[in-house]
Amino acid sequence: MSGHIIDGRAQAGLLRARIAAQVVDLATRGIVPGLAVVLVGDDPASHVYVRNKGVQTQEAGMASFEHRLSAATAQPDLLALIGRLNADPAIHGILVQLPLPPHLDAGAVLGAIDPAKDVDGFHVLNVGLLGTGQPAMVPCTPLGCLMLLQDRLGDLSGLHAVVVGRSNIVGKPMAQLLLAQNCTVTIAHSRSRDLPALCRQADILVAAVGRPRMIQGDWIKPGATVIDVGINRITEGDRTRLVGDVDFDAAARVAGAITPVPGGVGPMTIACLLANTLTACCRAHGLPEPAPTP
Ligand SMILES: NC(=O)C1=CN([C@@H]2O[C@H](COP(=O)(O)OP(=O)(O)OC[C@H]3O[C@@H](n4cnc5c(N)ncnc54)[C@H](OP(=O)(O)O)[C@@H]3O)[C@@H](O)[C@H]2O)C=CC1
Ligand SMILES: Nc1nc(=O)c2c([nH]1)NC[C@@H]1CN(c3ccc(C(=O)N[C@@H](CCC(=O)O)C(=O)O)cc3)C=[N+]21
Repeated sequence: MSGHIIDGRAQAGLLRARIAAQVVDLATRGIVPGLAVVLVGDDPASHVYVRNKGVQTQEAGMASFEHRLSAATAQPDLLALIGRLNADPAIHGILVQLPLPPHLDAGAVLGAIDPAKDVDGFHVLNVGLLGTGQPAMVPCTPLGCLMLLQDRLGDLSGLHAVVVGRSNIVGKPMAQLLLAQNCTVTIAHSRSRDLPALCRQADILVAAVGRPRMIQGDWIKPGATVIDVGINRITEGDRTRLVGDVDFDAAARVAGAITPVPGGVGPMTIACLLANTLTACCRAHGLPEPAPTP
């Protein structure tokens, strides 16, 4: 017996199709949602992600604006660009690809984005709104994970969720979303003691660590739902491949359901970015917001 493999690619495709239909509807009013993506530096993986985001934005009928800046870009120049994007009515969403080169102050850069256009949900205003249960821009990766969980499990109330990782972009907002869904939430990190025992308590296990296949099959409670956020590029022989933070083959034999890497959380992240851009566009034009889940 093996657990169900959650098809993130298919779920993301459904969500994108729904978004595209709503974009067609907006076009009848002469409105085109616009997403600006800012990439500083020349990390090859980041260039691939940014290109994928641009392609999928256009496939959804939205306008995509890419700003590729040199690794040597000075902080004031980046802030000036963000100021122009904030003021541009054709742009409803702004994403600054992370990580930024070390000479730039990521907190100051994210804080300069108009919170209403902050489709990543990284601005402290949105972080605070999420933490206090108010309508916010919700970070795309945790939002995508929540959609996969709700699609699989329905009501999450009372389930014990263990989130491994406490970053501002994945672990912490994931924990907030699960708490808002009435889960009992444990956040584990590099100083946690006896991580295997903590993981074995989880009805829902979210791995967002960045360590290839760290989470073993015997750390999984039988029947648990496992969401693997990790994207790790490893070399096997003479080729490279992507693996998650979970030892997929072993975990799939124990879990009730599990997301693969690739084809799990990653595609949902981009679909949720489009969903947030559509939401921001509707808010900017005083239109009713689209329903949040597929
Ligand atoms: N699928 C997608 O769309 C996305 C995937 N990712 C992927 O998700 C993973 C996590 O990303 P991100 O949150 O940005 O990573 P960070 O490096 O910012 O955070 C990693 C977290 O894991 C914890 N950690 C590290 N080692 C261990 C360990 N041995 N035991 C327990 N906890 C540990 C760290 O703990 P501490 O705080 O104590 O240091 C930290 O909280 C990466 O593989 C990344 O590529 C990220 C974003 C989107
Ligand atoms: N401001 C900001 N916002 C982000 O959301 C953000 C970021 N910076 N920096 C980098 C991380 C990473 N991230 C991914 C998005 C999609 C896939 C994705 O589509 N993955 C595919 C495979 C892609 C491949 O083959 O390389 C999959 O898992 O199936 C992965 C990772 C967003 N991030």
